[in-house]
Amino acid sequence: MNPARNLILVGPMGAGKTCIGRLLAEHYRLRLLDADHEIERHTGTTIARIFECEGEAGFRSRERAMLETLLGDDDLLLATGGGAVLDPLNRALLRARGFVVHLRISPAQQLERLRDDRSRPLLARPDREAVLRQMAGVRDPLYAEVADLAFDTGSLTAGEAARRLQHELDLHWQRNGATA
Ligand SMILES: Nc1ncnc2c1ncn2[C@@H]1O[C@H](COP(=O)(O)OP(=O)(O)O)[C@@H](O)[C@H]1O
Ligand SMILES: O=C(O)C1=C[C@@H](OP(=O)(O)O)[C@@H](O)[C@H](O)C1
Ligand SMILES: [Mg+2]
Repeated sequence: MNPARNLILVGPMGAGKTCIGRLLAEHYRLRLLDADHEIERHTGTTIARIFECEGEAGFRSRERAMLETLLGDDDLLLATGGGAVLDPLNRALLRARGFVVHLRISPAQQLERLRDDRSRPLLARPDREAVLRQMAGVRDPLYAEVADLAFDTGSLTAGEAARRLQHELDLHWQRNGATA
């Protein structure tokens, strides 16, 4: 049972927001929405192409508008993109509109998990490790700022991570009740 209005996943690229989100939505019977997928559906193109045509700033403004629209609803499992927390307005919105879980993963684990991934424009460069470390430095405090709960996914399979996270969420809600 999820007592919050919405369950929202934040965290770095490759932490498992999209894939663990799918499993949690099923378990809690929430409507699954992935902000990136919704932007792709709405624009009829890929995130990579949006970055190519409009730059990161263009993507961020679409992301901002999409989060505002999606979080107008209740009973959602919302998987955000890794950079959603960069905008202070997004951070305020996420905190106000749901129970926020920070899925954690180290840059080394991200590198390994996303080794063959070609869909993330910010990683389409040779110095991926440096980029991931630099992002972690900037973003980790922002994830921590919005999160009601942090959960390490690094050493687990997606299925195992989802099962353990459900258990932690149930315990947390039993002890504290809903915060959103
Ligand atoms: N806990 C996990 N263990 C192993 N692989 C995972 C785990 N979570 C996700 N993955 C894999 O890592 C990749 C990125 O996962 P994804 O859910 O897209 O992350 P995010 O949405 O946070 O960027 C996918 O190929 C997915 O299958
Ligand atoms: O970290 C980021 O800035 C981004 C993460 C991506 O989502 P995932 O975190 O789901 O990979 C996607 O929104 C875009 O490529 C930018
Ligand atoms: Mg994702």
